[in-house]
Amino acid sequence: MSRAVAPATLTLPAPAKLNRMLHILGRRNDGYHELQTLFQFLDYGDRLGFTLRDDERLELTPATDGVAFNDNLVVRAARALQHAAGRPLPGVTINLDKRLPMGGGLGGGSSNAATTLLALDRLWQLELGMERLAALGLRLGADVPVFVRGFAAWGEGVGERLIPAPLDTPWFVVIHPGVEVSTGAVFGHPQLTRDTPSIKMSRALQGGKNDCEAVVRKLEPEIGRALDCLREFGPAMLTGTGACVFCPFDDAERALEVEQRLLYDSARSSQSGCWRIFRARGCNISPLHRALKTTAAA
Ligand SMILES: C[C@](O)(CO)[C@H](O)COP(=O)(O)OP(=O)(O)OC[C@H]1O[C@@H](n2ccc(N)nc2=O)[C@H](O)[C@@H]1O
Ligand SMILES: Nc1ncnc2c1ncn2[C@@H]1O[C@H](COP(=O)(O)OP(=O)(O)OP(=O)(O)O)[C@@H](O)[C@H]1O
Repeated sequence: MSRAVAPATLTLPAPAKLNRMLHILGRRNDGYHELQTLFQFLDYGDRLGFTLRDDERLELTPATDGVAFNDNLVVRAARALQHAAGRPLPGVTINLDKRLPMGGGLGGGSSNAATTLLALDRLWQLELGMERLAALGLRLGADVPVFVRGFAAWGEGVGERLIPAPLDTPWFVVIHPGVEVSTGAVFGHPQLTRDTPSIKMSRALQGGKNDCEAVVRKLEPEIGRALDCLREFGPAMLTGTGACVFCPFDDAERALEVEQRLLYDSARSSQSGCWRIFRARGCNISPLHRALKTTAAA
């Protein structure tokens, strides 16, 4: 059987995610926490370009601020695939165009890893399949599998047990309040709510909360200020363990109006003086998967 000719170059999105709610049910023996969450993608994120090389080298340009080459989730994802393939593969130059703030709760690093897994699986013609790619991704981070699978999901376990979730797809105004919170510090905090009873997805779809909010407000009061400010306009929430907060709007015009108001007012509302505000649409199919469907050989 003849194989389709694989492209030598691919450029693909690495979208952000939001946690539309996040409950913490308990702590497992390995220290990780059992969660219930609703994941949704945004049509906003980073972009990655992949070009096969004539040698076996792995290159990443530009360097990611504050992340060593060997720790970069893009590099770790490429190496995990090389290892799974178990045979020599051509090198690749990867260009990472970063728009997502790091440690923002938007899953930027995890999304970069998932895009790398899917892109290189195609460029290297590995055809490992979704199950294998999601399992490789889970070893890189709890949020990687949802980006690999590419559908908005009800997530359980540490976020690796995923079933499709029929979420509404509003416009969101997102604020990054210019501060960072460490995921580990939130999950390790003695006052974290970690005993929320398990619920069904159907109930979560009616609206929910983020159990990390109280601890995140303590660790970084600026995030609380951003939340209070957005709550003047609607049911704003924290995504993941922060630092970003978001508010849904049914129509694009209202989202634009709120974004403009916040841009105008943020100098007054913010103490850090460096809020970053953007607007994006929620989507139930990842922009990565839409792009993979339509991307042909370069
Ligand atoms: C909170 C979420 O943003 C929800 O989408 C994610 O579950 C976090 O996923 P992530 O950033 O990929 O997190 P990881 O890199 O896997 O974990 C960072 C650290 O957070 C803690 N952690 C993370 C996820 C989880 N379910 N329980 C935990 O206790 C662990 O101490 C871990 O060492
Ligand atoms: N390519 C990458 N992009 C961003 N962060 C990376 C990358 N590679 C490694 N990291 C590390 O991963 C950490 C978490 O980054 P990420 O942007 O995924 O955080 P996040 O948005 O809070 O994610 P989550 O919602 O999954 O907690 C960063 O602080 C950084 O040290």
